[in-house]
Amino acid sequence: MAAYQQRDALSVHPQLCDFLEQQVLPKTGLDPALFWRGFAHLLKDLSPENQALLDKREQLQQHIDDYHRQHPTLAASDYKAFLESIGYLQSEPADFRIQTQNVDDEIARLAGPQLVVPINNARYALNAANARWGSLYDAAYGTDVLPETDGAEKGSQYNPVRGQKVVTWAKDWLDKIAPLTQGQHRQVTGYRIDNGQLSVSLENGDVTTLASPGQFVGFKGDASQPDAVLLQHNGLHAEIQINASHPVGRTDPAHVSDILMESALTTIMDCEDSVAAVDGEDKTLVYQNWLGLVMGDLSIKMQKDGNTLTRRLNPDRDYQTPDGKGLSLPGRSLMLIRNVGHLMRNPAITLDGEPVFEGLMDGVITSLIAKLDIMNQGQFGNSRTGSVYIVKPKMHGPEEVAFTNTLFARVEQLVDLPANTLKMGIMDEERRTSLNLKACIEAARERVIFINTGFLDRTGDEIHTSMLAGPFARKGELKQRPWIQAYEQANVLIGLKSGLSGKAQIGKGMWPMPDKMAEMMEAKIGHPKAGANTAWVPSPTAATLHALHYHQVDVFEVQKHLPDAQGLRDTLLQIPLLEQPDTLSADEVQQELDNNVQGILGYVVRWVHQGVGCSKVPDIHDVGLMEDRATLRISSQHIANWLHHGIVSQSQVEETLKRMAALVDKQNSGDPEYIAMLPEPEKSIAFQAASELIFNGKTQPSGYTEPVLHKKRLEMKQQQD
Ligand SMILES: CC(=O)SCCNC(=O)CCNC(=O)[C@H](O)C(C)(C)COP(=O)(O)OP(=O)(O)OC[C@H]1O[C@@H](n2cnc3c(N)ncnc32)[C@H](O)[C@@H]1OP(=O)(O)O
Ligand SMILES: O=CC(=O)O
Ligand SMILES: [Mg+2]
Repeated sequence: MAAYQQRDALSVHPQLCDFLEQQVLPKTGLDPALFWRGFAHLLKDLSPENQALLDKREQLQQHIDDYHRQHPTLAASDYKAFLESIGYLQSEPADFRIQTQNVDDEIARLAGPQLVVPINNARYALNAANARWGSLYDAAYGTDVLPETDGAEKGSQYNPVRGQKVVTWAKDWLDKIAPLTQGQHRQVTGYRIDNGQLSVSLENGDVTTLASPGQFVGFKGDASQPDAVLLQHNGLHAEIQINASHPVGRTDPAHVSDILMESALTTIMDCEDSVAAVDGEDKTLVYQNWLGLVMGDLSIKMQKDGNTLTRRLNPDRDYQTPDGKGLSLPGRSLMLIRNVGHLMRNPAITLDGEPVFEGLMDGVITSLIAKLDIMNQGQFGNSRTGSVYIVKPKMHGPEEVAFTNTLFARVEQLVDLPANTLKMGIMDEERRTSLNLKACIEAARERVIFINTGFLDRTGDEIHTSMLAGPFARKGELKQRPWIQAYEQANVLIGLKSGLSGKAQIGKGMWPMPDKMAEMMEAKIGHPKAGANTAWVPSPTAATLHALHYHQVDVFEVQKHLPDAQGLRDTLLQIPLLEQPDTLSADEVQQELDNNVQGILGYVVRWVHQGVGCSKVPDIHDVGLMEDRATLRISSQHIANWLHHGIVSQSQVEETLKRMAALVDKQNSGDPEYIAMLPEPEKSIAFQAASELIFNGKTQPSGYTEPVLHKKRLEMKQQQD
């Protein structure tokens, strides 16, 4: 490898240095020498504060651990007073309303799915950006929303029986989204435009129109024989595609070939929980993909179904309006970028021989690249209002939000962007943030564009913070306890009280079972019903299906009728401990352990050996679960907690690790890149990483998994060199 490059006080990984100097800086109009000097100053100025915030996390944790040691039985009021006394629980600020300006409609005024994607996977990232529009027919055909009964199996070839069920199901959705004055969409034999109105012929010969004619907002092709009819409902679009020569359209009475749903309004390009990026080489790929997305020239050659194709960003979609004008709708999801949190350092750049804080580096470099969007240099453009949307994860309390606010202001000066161009998405995913959410929002009142319940990290932090309070309930049960309902509810209500409606997103967390779409359709309607105008989905297909929920529920109407947050803070403080540890049977304990260990090994082995930051890992019931750093935090902290309280023993965990390693090796045997952990687990870096995450779980900062993952991945990369 070429040597690190000295730039001002910084040593920069050669790949990263070349990338910035050759591909980014020349486009920005910034003087490279001034940029490096400013970057070095920013790091010098902000690193001590960053470190002090991390030290404070540890001090508070120490106080909390001591308290639990001294108070084996908790008295709610004493516990609360203690948390106040150490400044963990702060007094709530007076009422205020956020002042964020220049926010795109997708975030401020619309309600719809938010897709998340690991940014270092270009194939997926492009797919995600294009997931603004998704085929309802494909979403139904390829998932379990329609059962594979009565001859409707998916099979390996197109099954016309299933195909017919899909068409009927999808057209029934059209009846909910845009009902007709008479009859149903499945009875339609033709759609045409007559005098600016949608004219709909039915199989009985009658001609009807939409019950709300204003829902017809555009079309493509000839008015008398349109190729596409564009409908709008609750701010979201749906396009009926008509094509008599398409295999599906050919046999359809109205020649409908598909229904295209406006799906992922926004997408988070993730540099964090779903990504493995441990050094300059990995970080360069992350930033390179972000540049390609911003400039609109990212492309990837890929194999799919035996064909080679090139995936690029989709253009906008053009229509004629009913009154003969042109209408252009965004062809791509509005992109946000999730930086990493305040914890990690990364050797991509060093200052005084020390790797710099990765969150500071992400803040600078992702904003520098996004400046190109603000300069309208990209082929397509992302924000139409001149904003850059950065999601900041894993912040603990208002001081850390204020620190991010300071960072963003410094970055704006450094890369020469107007004040408050950099907007902030606040992940409400740490206990100190949930408990002080109002003050957190206030600390970023001119920048905040979302608060989101990252319930996965939040669950990990719940366990770590109260590690010594007692053994926690089983993982599945944690979601049923009052604390989490209070957390979800308080997030929405505090967001509304702070004036987020119409200005920012109130978001809900990830659906972590990517193949369980029928269950998602049942469960995730709860999100808009709770007043959230977005919620996370793991895939484009899930985005298309979840979009249906925002047609069923008018979120902004729901938001008008929600109560004030009263008493939720006290409920948030109810730690979800096992109610009667002695009543757990040995089998139940082992089952819980097997499940956690399998998830840990299945995820960690791909992370450490192959650098894959997000995986679908089967649980012990063979349900594929989305696993990322946050789910790993839960599983590893859960076992660490049970070990500490003697629910499981060290030897039991060791035996389980070896048994589950055999299973995980077997599950991955079809992957030619896979490196097995057995027969010599003591020599397997991934196996060691998993063991360390568990056995040293109590001492990991806030229970985070990144320190061990990064260390072990770096070790693996060195071994492979
Ligand atoms: C706690 C948190 O922070 S949650 C946020 C972080 N988590 C995420 O971002 C999860 C994102 N999701 C993913 O990474 C993936 O869906 C996984 C790892 C869960 C499953 O991936 P796979 O096992 O490869 O999925 P599967 O084989 O079912 O589907 C692959 C196809 O779906 C697409 N796909 C899957 N997920 C996504 C996504 N998030 N965005 C775009 N496309 C996606 C792929 O592009 C691929 O299609 P292609 O062949 O046309 O390229
Ligand atoms: O980042 C999301 C989470 O749930 O954690
Ligand atoms: Mg998280």
